[in-house]
Parts: sequence; C-alpha cells; structure tokens
Amino acid sequence: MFFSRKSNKLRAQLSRLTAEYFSLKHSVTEPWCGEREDGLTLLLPFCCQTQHPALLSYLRDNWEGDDVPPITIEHQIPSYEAQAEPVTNVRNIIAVASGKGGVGKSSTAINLAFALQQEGASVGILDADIYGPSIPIMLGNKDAHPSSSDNKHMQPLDAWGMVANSIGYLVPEEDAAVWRGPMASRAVKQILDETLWPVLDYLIVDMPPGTGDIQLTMAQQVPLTGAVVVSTPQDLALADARKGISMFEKVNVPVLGLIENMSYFQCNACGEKSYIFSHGGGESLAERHGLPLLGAFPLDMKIREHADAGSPLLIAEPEDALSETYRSAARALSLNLALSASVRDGQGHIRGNPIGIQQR
Ligand SMILES: Nc1ncnc2c1ncn2[C@@H]1O[C@H](COP(=O)(O)OP(=O)(O)OP(=O)(O)O)[C@@H](O)[C@H]1O
Repeated sequence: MFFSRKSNKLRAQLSRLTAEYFSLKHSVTEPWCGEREDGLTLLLPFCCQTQHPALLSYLRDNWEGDDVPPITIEHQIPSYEAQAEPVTNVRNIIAVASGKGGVGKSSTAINLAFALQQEGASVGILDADIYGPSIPIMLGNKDAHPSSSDNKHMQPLDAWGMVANSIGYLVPEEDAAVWRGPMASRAVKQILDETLWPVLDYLIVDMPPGTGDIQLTMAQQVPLTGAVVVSTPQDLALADARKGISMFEKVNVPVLGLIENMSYFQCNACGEKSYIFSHGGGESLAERHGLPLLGAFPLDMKIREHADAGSPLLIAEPEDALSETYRSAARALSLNLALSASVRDGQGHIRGNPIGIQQR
C-alpha cells in the first residue's frame, strides 16, 4: 500500500480540499477518495471534466505538508434509482420538460446534452416531443432514418458525435400529429426500448410541452431518473412550470433543477440588459420549491441560429460564453443528481443538499 502509514491522512486531506472546492461536506467527498500504488485517486460520481485542471491546481496550491502526491481525477457516473425498469445500456434518463410551449425546451435539451458530453459523460438524446419533433432539425439530419438489421431494433442516428432518435426520423410529422395520447405515449416507449443505445451515462429526453395526460403517462412509463424544468421568467410560463414541477412530484420523479430561458436580452452595441419577459421569476420559483436554478440563458440570436442551421452551438462555438453557461448548467445538473439520488443497486449511497458547482 502506498505511503502505508500516512495514507489515511493524505486521503483525508484530499477529501477536505475537494469538499472545499465544491462547497460540500467532508463526509460527502470522503467516499470519492482512494489510493493506488503511485498516488491518490479522486473518483467523482458526476461529470465536470473541463474543471479537472482547475481542481488539480486548487489541490496542489492548497496541499499542506511536504510533497503533493500524484493525484488522478476520474469520474464514474452510477445508475440512479427510477420508478420503472431501466432501459438496456442507459444508466440515467433525464427529462427536459416545460409547462408551456415555445419557451426553449428543445434548444435547452440539445445544448445540455452536448454540454454534458463535453464534461466527459456519454450522452444520447431522445426526442419525445411527438407532436413537434425538432431535434432532427437541430441536429441537421431531418431526412435521415435509423437503420435496422432485424426489423425489430433500430440503430440510433449519430450526429456531431451524439446518438439520437426521434419520432421525426420515423414517421411524417402530419401522421404523428393526429395520434391520441395513449398511442403517442406507446410510441415513445417503443422508440426508447427498441433503439440500440450504446452505453450511456445520460439519455436526455425532450418531452412534449405541457402537463396533460400525455406528459403524465410518459413521465410514468419512461424510467426517468430526474427532470429539468425549463421556463421563461414570465408569470404565465412560471405558472405552467409550477404545474410541471407538481406533475413530476406526483409521479415521484425528482426535479433536479430549473433553467430560466430568454432571461434577458443584452444589446450588442451598449451592453445594456433588457428583461423582456420580466426579471427574477426563475430564481424565486426555484427558491419557493427548494430547487437549484441550474442556469439562466439570454435571448440570443446565436441560440436560434444554431438551432435552425442544425449546427449545435456547443460544437460550432465551444469557446463562446453561452457554451460555457450551458456547461456550467450541465455540471450543476450532474452534481445535483449525484448528491440527491440513490444509486440503483443500493451501493455507494450519496446524499446531500442540491448545490451548483462553484466557479473558481
Ligand atoms: N435563449 C434563446 N434565444 C433565442 N432564441 C431561442 C432561445 N431559446 C429558444 N430559442 C428559439 O425559440 C424557438 C422555440 O425554441 P424551442 O423549439 O427550443 O422551444 P420548445 O419549448 O421546445 O418549443 P415547443 O413547445 O414547440 O416544443 C426556436 O426557434 C429556438 O431556436
């Protein structure tokens, strides 16, 4: 065993500094710390790959004692409990939902999916917005169709390194548009189960907007690990977002956080922010429900342009400040899931308060 006598002390120090970095309790970070022959290991149950260098610097700069041992940071995302049977190869399914239509749920779903991927997770996206599938347009492959070698299972489409499936790849939009609720829910469940997903840490599901029977049935039938609710700061949208939160609570799906979209518009010329759809609504809704606000995104032409052009913002402009805001939301989402959910097989139980990752 490496440094046998000192190893407990070293692990305790790694745990303390990691807790400080993420503003967590020492007892939360302790199980993440281990050792191997040539040094210490930090195995995180959430993804934040872009932060590893900063975390490593923080550990090195604040290490007390003689030499800093070699530290390896890795992540391994567990499968968390859900109300229904898991889908083959899929560790966690996260719904992106909105009470009201047109608030930017699909744009958020796709950008969050790429952001999680850039943070080191393996991610796929399922477009369950049966009456208005927009993921194929946003991925730029609306005329593609999944292939099948046995006429029973489908290979998901692969666009920009992201696996995806959507009703939009399978049937003409006008056909799905007339399906009744039960048929629509069955179709989503069927696509979910019959797609040959590779091993995924997260499958992001773009839900149909609203909180009616269809959404409720889907929330029950799909083994959701958690949900993210998207809203604009407008009173009307917030009232519907509240209904969305209650819907997930009713079916015991934990809401992992809120996203406020179209929060403000910033003038390119003078930099002034205008709060077109009101101000602070997302924050107060999050506070009232004890949920984290994972991110607040401006009304920005780039978001619309990349969605329309089928070139995901995070791929086309990964260095843009907006892309970093999506990655920050993705990190907070991944961390919050790790802190608030129970691991599916009952091993390595981790609990704590929902918080975002601190920017250092
Ligand atoms: N923050 C934003 N800034 C600018 N445009 C945005 C933003 N968010 C979304 N949009 C644009 O608004 C339109 C609606 O967005 P999107 O399709 O993501 O919403 P939705 O809530 O999924 O809609 P639906 O209810 O139809 O499913 C799209 O044209 C999208 O590009």
